[in-house]
Amino acid sequence: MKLSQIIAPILTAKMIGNPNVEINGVEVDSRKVKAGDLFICLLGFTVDGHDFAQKAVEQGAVAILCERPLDLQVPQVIVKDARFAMAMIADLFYQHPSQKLKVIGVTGTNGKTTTTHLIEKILADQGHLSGLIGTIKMKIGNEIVEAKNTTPDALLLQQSFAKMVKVGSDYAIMEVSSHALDMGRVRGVNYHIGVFTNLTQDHLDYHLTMEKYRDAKGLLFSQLGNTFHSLLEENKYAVLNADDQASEYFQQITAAQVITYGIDHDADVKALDIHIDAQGTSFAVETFRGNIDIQLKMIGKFSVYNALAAMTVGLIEGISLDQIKQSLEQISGVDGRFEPVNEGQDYTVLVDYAHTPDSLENILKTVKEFAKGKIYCVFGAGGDRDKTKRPIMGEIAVKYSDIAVVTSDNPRSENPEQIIHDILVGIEKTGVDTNKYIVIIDRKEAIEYAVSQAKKDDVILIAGKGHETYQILKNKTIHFDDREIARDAIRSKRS
Ligand SMILES: CC(=O)N[C@H]1[C@@H](OP(=O)(O)OP(=O)(O)OC[C@H]2O[C@@H](n3ccc(=O)[nH]c3=O)[C@H](O)[C@@H]2O)O[C@H](CO)[C@@H](O)[C@@H]1O[C@H](C)C(=O)N[C@@H](C)C(=O)N[C@H](CCC(=O)O)C(=O)O
Ligand SMILES: Nc1ncnc2c1ncn2[C@@H]1O[C@H](COP(=O)(O)OP(=O)(O)OP(=O)(O)O)[C@@H](O)[C@H]1O
Ligand SMILES: N[C@H](CCC[C@H](N)C(=O)O)C(=O)O
Ligand SMILES: [Mg+2]
Repeated sequence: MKLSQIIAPILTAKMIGNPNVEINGVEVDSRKVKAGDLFICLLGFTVDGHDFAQKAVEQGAVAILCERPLDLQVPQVIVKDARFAMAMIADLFYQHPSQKLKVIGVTGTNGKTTTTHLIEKILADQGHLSGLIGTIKMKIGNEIVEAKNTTPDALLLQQSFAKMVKVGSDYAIMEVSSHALDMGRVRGVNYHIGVFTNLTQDHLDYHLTMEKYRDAKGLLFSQLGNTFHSLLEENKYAVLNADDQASEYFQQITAAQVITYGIDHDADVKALDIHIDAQGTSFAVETFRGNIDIQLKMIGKFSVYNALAAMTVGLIEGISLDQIKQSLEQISGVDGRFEPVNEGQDYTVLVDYAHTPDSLENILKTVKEFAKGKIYCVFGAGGDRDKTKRPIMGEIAVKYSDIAVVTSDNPRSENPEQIIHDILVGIEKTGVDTNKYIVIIDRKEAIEYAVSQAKKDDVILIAGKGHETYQILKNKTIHFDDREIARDAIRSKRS
């Protein structure tokens, strides 16, 4: 493709040099540039991509897209907003792949990964091939690709959509993070359905206020079917949680057809008679396509919300309630979410990805509903992330567990002691007895401690890292898997 064709939609772009140069690929990381690429310079959070333009040219880049003129010998395109330009170029270069797929975007503070997996299962059971994009992995056909971000940058995203089209996928089911929405990673994506799970505190380091956080999530709905033209060509739907206040705002800003799900408020898909025990969760559901009873293997009221959201998507896609029920009832859970580590011991060990106040509270309340013995909660908080959630999580941990084992999560560039100190502020504020909590900085030792203490019928909840198989420390990332460590600890306690 010629450079002039790639940049044609950007009306205000300024061209320096030959616009007819042939472009073989588009790249945003100088380390990955190949001969014939167009290199896009992005002003990052840690470094400035413009500083790598020279290196990109040495690697074979034949043109540069940037926000200021650079002293280079290859053609340059100067734009006002390189991130915006990148989203537009990626969509064009990969030939508008999201228009060839039914894209289902799921946003919300908690439950995105779980809900996307439930939707994938419902669609797969009806013979559909879905690409999956999210925290745990990216899946294209049968290929699994490691994911650095929950929602990748526009270039990788559009490239992945194009691969999904190529392998014959008819759906793409993706988590849409608030960061991605705010940074324009998903700009121009042609969504068929937008799903909202919930909005509670997280990421205030980035968004600063809950209102701005909500507004970022709102971009999914304001960008969904915002013209009558697209409504006529293909129906667009916003699936909203009737029990979450933010849904009213999302309803106002979308032109898509709104379909609600909920438990406590009136909704188009509404659950009643919920019963939770250690084996699972049962409920009745009333929908615009009839009523049915469901027995989930997943536990907790929050699991009902995730199931309702996925069910609503299934109904929109014309799948029968009976078929949706069969799919949902087969799922025992998602990797690292409420995942039991079972070595035949007489106490329960659960690994979960709760890393926000709301998810920690939900998961502990759920555990409390069936725990016969003491509850241990092993948890920490991530470094270089929202600091204000730390004391709140501390407060919640001691409120709903018998022993809180405060430890490290991914400290990243921060001092682990400082993060723990922030958590302790919340714990101490509650005035709980000092024998209700213990600090063990090393996460492995913290897990081993909880296992060593557990007696018959006790429950150990290891929260925060779920499926993660690494721990990000100041200068290195090490292999770390809560499940492996718990398993070893259980075995060595027995021997
Ligand atoms: C704060 C943030 O979101 N940062 C993202 C951003 O990195 P950045 O802008 O800081 O990049 P940078 O390292 O400063 O580099 C700037 C530019 O120079 C280029 N460069 C850099 C070095 C070099 O040698 N050559 C080169 O060309 C880079 O490719 C980049 O284009 O762009 C990168 C590429 O897309 C992302 O991987 C990175 O996510 C980091 C890893 C991150 O941790 N992000 C979190 C906050 C995030 O986005 N989380 C959400 C999920 C949140 C949730 O809901 O739970 C997510 O969607 O993942
Ligand atoms: N609907 C929900 N409401 C509240 N908490 C939930 C819900 N679903 C899951 N959780 C809790 O949140 C944790 C994370 O769930 P999940 O990975 O599905 O969320 P996510 O939105 O993808 O998170 P992330 O933002 O890290 O990608 C789970 O381990 C569970 O403790
Ligand atoms: N997507 C989330 C994951 C947090 C997981 C937790 N283990 C942590 O490191 O804080 C984030 O980047 O904020
Ligand atoms: Mg996720």
